[in-house]
Amino acid sequence: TRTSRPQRILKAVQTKATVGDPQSVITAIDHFCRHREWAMNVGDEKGSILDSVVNEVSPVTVLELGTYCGYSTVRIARLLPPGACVITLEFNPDYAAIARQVIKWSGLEDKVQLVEGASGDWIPWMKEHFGVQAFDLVFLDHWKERYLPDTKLLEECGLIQKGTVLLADNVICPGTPDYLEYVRNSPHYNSQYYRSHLEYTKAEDGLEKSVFLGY
Ligand SMILES: Cn1ncc2cc([C@H](O)c3cccc(CNC(=O)c4cc(-c5ccc(F)cc5)cc(O)c4O)c3)ccc21
Ligand SMILES: [Mg+2]
Repeated sequence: TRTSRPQRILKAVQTKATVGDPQSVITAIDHFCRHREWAMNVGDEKGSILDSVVNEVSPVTVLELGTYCGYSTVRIARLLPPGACVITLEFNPDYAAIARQVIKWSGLEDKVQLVEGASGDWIPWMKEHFGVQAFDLVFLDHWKERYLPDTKLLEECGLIQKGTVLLADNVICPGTPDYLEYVRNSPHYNSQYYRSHLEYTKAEDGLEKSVFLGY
């Protein structure tokens, strides 16, 4: 049977990128998705904004919701200092299998903990299972209707503390209206919109950065 799009993305990485060179992995995926097949990676334009937020926060523990093929996982992990790590949740086993290989090819497996499972099931276990106190940065890129419930769950579980930064992809396209309304109107968040474009297209999209101000 036909290969899947994630399998074709992995093949592009394995044929075009250099083992142990995260930037070449990022470049190979962006080239493939711009010139061969579109795919829902955060992409190069929004990816540069993601990079700048990671550099600004210099997080020790990062949570990523929605791994897909590991593109944004690699973007984040390549900027982390020794001892810092990104925990990334992926519920689709086929996506998780591809992402593991992309992350391995980039040489960043020591900075990444890929967990197969749904955000709602795993968030309550983060403290106990991974010894996480609170996350310094959360990158939301999974089902758009899960952004708000999972943010509230992270708050309830004490995984968001003063200074924690939430960075949400796709707040315009496909859009996350209930999440945007919440973080923009809550007195507990300072929110900022970074206008950009939907990956590999001219359509408008953007990232919303929300800093938790404490209770
Ligand atoms: C609960 N839980 N826990 C972990 C977890 C992980 C997943 C998967 O990683 C997964 C699977 C399918 C879809 C997504 C969300 N992403 C999107 O839907 C998206 C769409 C578009 C777009 C835009 C325009 C179009 F025309 C079509 C698609 C552009 C984008 O950047 C996206 O991120 C995420 C799902 C639920 C999960
Ligand atoms: Mg996205």
